[in-house]
Amino acid sequence: MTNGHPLIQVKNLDLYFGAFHALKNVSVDFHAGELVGLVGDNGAGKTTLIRVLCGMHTPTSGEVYFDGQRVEKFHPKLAIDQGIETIQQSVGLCDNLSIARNFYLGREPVRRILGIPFLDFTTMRDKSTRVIRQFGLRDNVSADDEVERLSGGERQSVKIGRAVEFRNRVVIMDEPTNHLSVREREHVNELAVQLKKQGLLVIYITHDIFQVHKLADRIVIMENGEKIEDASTSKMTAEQLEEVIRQGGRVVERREALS
Ligand SMILES: Nc1ncnc2c1ncn2[C@@H]1O[C@H](COP(=O)(O)OP(=O)(O)OP(=O)(O)O)[C@@H](O)[C@H]1O
Repeated sequence: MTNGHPLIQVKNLDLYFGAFHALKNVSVDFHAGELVGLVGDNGAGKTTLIRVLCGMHTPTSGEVYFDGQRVEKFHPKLAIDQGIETIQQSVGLCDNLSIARNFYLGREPVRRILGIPFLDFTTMRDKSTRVIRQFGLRDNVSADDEVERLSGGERQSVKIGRAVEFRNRVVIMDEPTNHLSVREREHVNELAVQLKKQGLLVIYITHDIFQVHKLADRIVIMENGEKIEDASTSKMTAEQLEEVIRQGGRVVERREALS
């Protein structure tokens, strides 16, 4: 599953928003081909950590490495440079554009006629049709249809298909199944596992420990800006992990004291 060398390494990360200590000495490794559940209560620091990885926040101290290379400068282009796609329920697609246009958003293929550049709609339509079928969109949905027509699960499928097609290496799924039906939730979760099997690193943020425990290789729990647990799902049950969340760092401290 993993090859030892982490794709992303976070070392002793601290981040302050003014006087507020949002990330406290967080260290965590993420490997290619791994599905990691990132869980914790509201305000635990999950999104803040992810935003550092995407270059949206600069840590106050600590280090981040991608493929062994230290990140020197945190900027919003970092996610693009490192092949990170973030899949969130409410962002990432433009409702009034077609599925094909959304698929290429910002990466549109161009062909030239007499030296003048035109968007290559044929390539956009053909390629996006192939990918959306592969990722389970209904047969009566066409790549020319506006995204507005899609259900929540289908929207997620477009984003997931896009992540695979553009050879992203990391997919961060931030509460990807919120507001989805049972069947759609299953479909999105199957896609998450499929991404991991294709060798991508999948970081899956959720409040639902029971749902993510079934999918993930490892669960990282955060509380008040600290990482309080980092355990393989083969070593800890969902119930045990839920207890860690309920009791906070106390249960981990007790276990460490006993070992
Ligand atoms: N830009 C910011 N400025 C100041 N405080 C912030 C900022 N972003 C986040 N915070 C604070 O940092 C803490 C961690 O927030 P974060 O969004 O990372 O939590 P979370 O674990 O993702 O929570 P949730 O599950 O509710 O999304 C919160 O107390 C939040 O109010």
